[in-house]
Formats: sequence, structure tokens, C-alpha cells
Amino acid sequence: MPHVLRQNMLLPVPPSVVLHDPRTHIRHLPPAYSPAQTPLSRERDFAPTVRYHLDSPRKPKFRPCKVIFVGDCSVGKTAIVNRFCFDRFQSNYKATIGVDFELENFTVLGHNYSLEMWDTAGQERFKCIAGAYYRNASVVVVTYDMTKRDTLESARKWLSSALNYNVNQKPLVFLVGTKADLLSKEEFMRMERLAGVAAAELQAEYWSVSARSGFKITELFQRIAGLAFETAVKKEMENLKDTKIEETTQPPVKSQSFDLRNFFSSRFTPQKSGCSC
Ligand SMILES: Nc1nc2c(ncn2[C@@H]2O[C@H](COP(=O)(O)OP(=O)(O)OP(=O)(O)O)[C@@H](O)[C@H]2O)c(=O)[nH]1
Repeated sequence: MPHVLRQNMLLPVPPSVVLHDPRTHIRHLPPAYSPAQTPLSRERDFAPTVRYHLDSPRKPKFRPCKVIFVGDCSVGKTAIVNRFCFDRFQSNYKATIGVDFELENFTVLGHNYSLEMWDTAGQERFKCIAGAYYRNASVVVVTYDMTKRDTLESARKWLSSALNYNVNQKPLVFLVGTKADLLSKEEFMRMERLAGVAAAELQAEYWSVSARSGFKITELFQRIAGLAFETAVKKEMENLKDTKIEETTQPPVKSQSFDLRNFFSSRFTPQKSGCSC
């Protein structure tokens, strides 16, 4: 039985109490970093049609959502994944070799939903290996270092490379500035302005974060999970609608006329009887 710590005493939790991890438990659509500027949903909550669809007794199962992290080497891709998944930060740099993988389970509107996080290597020599993992991404997180402007300029190159592998997928795109803790207030605001322009060009939703301090890390991942989940539900609704349309446009099975007289005449030879009718 799980326990909770109350005033230095370990008390057993009654079985009816379910403890939710507030980091991964989503009941409303998490807001964008700048709601007025996002090209993605500006709504304050999940669409009513999505909630209605999920209210049905049928419990749909959702495939894990593939999220890929791309960007120059050392911009902080591994650091943001590790901060969210393990709440840890390492200041020594260890280059990712090829790709790293983490899975995080969420509960969104009461449904299990997982993010598969593919943290790809930024070093040029691993690009071929990392590229092999870009396919079938539902979300692309393009990461740049807020202290290095050239890493923002590389963002376009990283995104187009990721989109080339996902032509039919139409992934949600996020542009994420890392290491916000290293900038002064003025530098931070200047960089955000530049990045805001780049994000608009890339049709990406913009976020500034810091893996060191944890600034906006949870909010970013919740937003990714919430939006990806809503997109998955809408896709499922579309698929169901298409199936229904297909069913109604199928030619109806021709009704067969059934002549009782033929039926009886093939089985019974009329008997001569004395009956007059
Ligand atoms: N101050 C500060 N340093 C950070 C932050 N995020 C990452 N770093 C440091 O930046 C360096 C690179 O971080 P990584 O997360 O390994 O970078 P990466 O993008 O995964 O690098 P590759 O694996 O080469 O693609 C490490 O030394 C981190 O400690 C941050 O938010 N603040």
C-alpha cells in the first residue's frame, strides 16, 4: 500500500485514494508560452467535440506519440529531456551518440497517453544515424541555445531536414530556446524577439526554457502532450467518420424476391384430393 508523509509521520493511503503525478496528469489543454503568437491552438481548453468523443463508453487506445528533438550540438536537448523525465541536470557535457530514447506516460482526460522522446545527436558525424530516427514523428522540437545566435540560424536547416522525413505526417513544430538562466533580462528579451520572428517563419510554437533552473520545462512537456493528444483524438474522429461514410456509400445488398409459390411448388407436388377448394 502506498504511504504519504504527513507531519513527519508515514500514514498509509486508503486504497480509494489515487495519487496523480501533477506533472503528467492533464485535465485541461495546457496553454502556449505566448498564447497570442502560437500558430497552434490558442484555445484555453480541449475542443468540446474532443471531450464529447472521449465521453463515450468505448475506451480508445492511443499509440505512443513520437517526439523528436533536433538542433545543433550542445544546445541542451538531452538536458531538457533529463530535467523533465528524471528531474536532474548535469553541467558536464556528454555528446549524444546517434540517439537516446525516453518514454514518459501521461494521463490526459483520464486516458493513458505516452510520449516517446527521441533525443538525437547534434554532432555532424552522427547526422546519418540520427536521421534514420526522424520518420513518423508527430512532434518536432527544434532546439537552439539562447546564448548562441548561430544555433537559432541553424533551426531552419534542422526543421527542414526533420520535415523531409515526415512529408505526410504534418508534425506539430516547437522552437525551443534553452539556457535561459545564462542571459541577462535585456539579452533574454532581445533573443526572444529574434526567436519570435524565426518561429513565425517556421510556423512553430515558441518556448524559452532552462534545464538548469527548470524554468518552463514541465509546462513545455505538458503542452506537447496535451496538443499531441488532442490531435490524435481528432484524427481518430476523422477516421471513424470516413469509415461511416464508406459504410453508407457501399451499394446496398439487393433484396431478393422470394416467391413462396416457387418454394412450395418445388417441394410439393399437388396431391389430388377430394377437396373441392
Ligand atoms: N546553464 C545551463 N547549461 C545548460 C542548460 N542546458 C544544457 N546545458 C549545458 O549545455 C551542455 C550541453 O547540453 P546537452 O543537453 O548535452 O546538449 P545536446 O544538445 O544534447 O548536445 P548533443 O548531444 O551534442 O546534441 C551541457 O554541459 C549542459 O550542462 C541550461 O538550461 N542552462
